[in-house]
Amino acid sequence: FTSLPQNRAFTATSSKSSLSMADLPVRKLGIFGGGTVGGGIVEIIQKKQDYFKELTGHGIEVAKICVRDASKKRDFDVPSGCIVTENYDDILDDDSIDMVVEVMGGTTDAKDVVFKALSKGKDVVTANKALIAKDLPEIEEKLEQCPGAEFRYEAAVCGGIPIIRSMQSDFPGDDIDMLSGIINGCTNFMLTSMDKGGKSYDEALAEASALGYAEADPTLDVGGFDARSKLRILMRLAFGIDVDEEDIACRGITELSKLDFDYAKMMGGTIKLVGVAKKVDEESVAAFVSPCYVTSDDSLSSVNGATNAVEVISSNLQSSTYIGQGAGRYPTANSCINDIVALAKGDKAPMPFNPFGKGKKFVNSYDSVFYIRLSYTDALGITRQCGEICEKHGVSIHSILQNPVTSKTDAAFVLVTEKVPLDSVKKAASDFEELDWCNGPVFYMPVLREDWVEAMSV
Ligand SMILES: NC(=O)C1=CN([C@@H]2O[C@H](COP(=O)(O)OP(=O)(O)OC[C@H]3O[C@@H](n4cnc5c(N)ncnc54)[C@H](OP(=O)(O)O)[C@@H]3O)[C@@H](O)[C@H]2O)C=CC1
Ligand SMILES: N[C@@H](CC=O)C(=O)O
Repeated sequence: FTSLPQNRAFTATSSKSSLSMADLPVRKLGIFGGGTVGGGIVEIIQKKQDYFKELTGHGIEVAKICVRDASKKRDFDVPSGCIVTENYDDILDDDSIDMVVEVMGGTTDAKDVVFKALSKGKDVVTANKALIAKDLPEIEEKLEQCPGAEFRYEAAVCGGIPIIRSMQSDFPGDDIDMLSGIINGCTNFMLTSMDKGGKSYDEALAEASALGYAEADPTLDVGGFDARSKLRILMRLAFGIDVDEEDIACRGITELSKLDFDYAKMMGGTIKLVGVAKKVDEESVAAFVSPCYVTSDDSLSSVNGATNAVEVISSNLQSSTYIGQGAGRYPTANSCINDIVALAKGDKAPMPFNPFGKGKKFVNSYDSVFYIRLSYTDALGITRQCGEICEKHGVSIHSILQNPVTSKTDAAFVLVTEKVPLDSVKKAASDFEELDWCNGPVFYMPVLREDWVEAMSV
């Protein structure tokens, strides 16, 4: 019990459960949000309260919970004495509450809550990646103005995986070259259900929402924006670079069709929504979020359901992969609890955001092998025209895949390119779309590992 504060009465008996710890100081929490994550936090605190006292030397008490509708029935037990309110100031103006946990989401009211709490010297724990990604420099500035208040956000990236802590503390002597991985649980769950469970897009999304994986606005998940927010945060931690997240090329899973899974299978792999950030040289970093073709022997291909995985390539450690549950009540609440317990123990966070490496340039283009799917109405000369357009834009074709045509008005084929610039593929896609036989938008995505084409060429 060395972590117990000095001069505090403490009676230990032979049984841990009968320890009398009434005299311990109490960290009083005000939680904003009583939904998927908020409910999990309350449940874990209730279940582990005695252990947390031993661990931290403090009682941890959920004093108030602020929600949108206080009359709504909750799917967790509200602790006795805890006040459920709809009024932010009931928490923010309560001087006895010294820790605020923001798990309500959004970037407007949540920002007010976080900033006011910090101004009042309260520690803040949040899971809100959208807020951090959008306002990171402002949050950093605020933290400098409020040196007494701590800010922790382990749950904001990859739910239950302790990636923030690791990025904050495990790489000071190392140089990160690349980060890549599956950083959205909802879409990975959906892609797995569609690929392996034969579910439709709508069925998969409904199930992901029911399991608490989706954001309140699931467009953030399926559009790739949630992954982009997380990537933006990881980029700051890995490279010290601040990028406006809207500058990061972002494609979600909405344009994927069953055909793409069929062609991916034909190529021996599958499709995952991946975020990648990569040092181009010492001064610049490139990044994107996109569905990617991954081969079946790629470790990401077997990361299924709401599991997330992030691979960090660095000079000293070479390749380190972090894998675990990326969404859902208990994995996410677990990360919030880790932050709450660390604060109750009095641990000071390492630099919340990596302030070094600022000044690096963000470049919104990258080279890759690409998968390009064209839907078409059958006509003569299609392959020749495709070849001409690719040649015009310097897009070298590695292979062409096509299942036998069963409908002349609704056919499709896939081009796999050699390693080419994204911009060249964009230009070629836009030229294809001008042609009479081309049905609708052309879909393209990177092939994750660039050596795939060379391996296939042997
Ligand atoms: N779910 C997950 O797997 C993960 C979520 N996160 C993040 O955690 C946060 C919370 O997510 P989650 O628990 O899933 O969301 P939910 O939608 O399940 O819960 C949100 C809670 O916040 C309350 N709330 C929402 N808006 C307001 C408001 N303006 N004022 C007061 N209360 C409000 C809601 O009240 P009421 O119940 O009355 O409607 C609800 O209790 C988000 O930032 C999300 O991005 C991070 C990692 C994983
Ligand atoms: N909607 C998010 C929740 C966790 O961040 C996801 O699915 O990853």
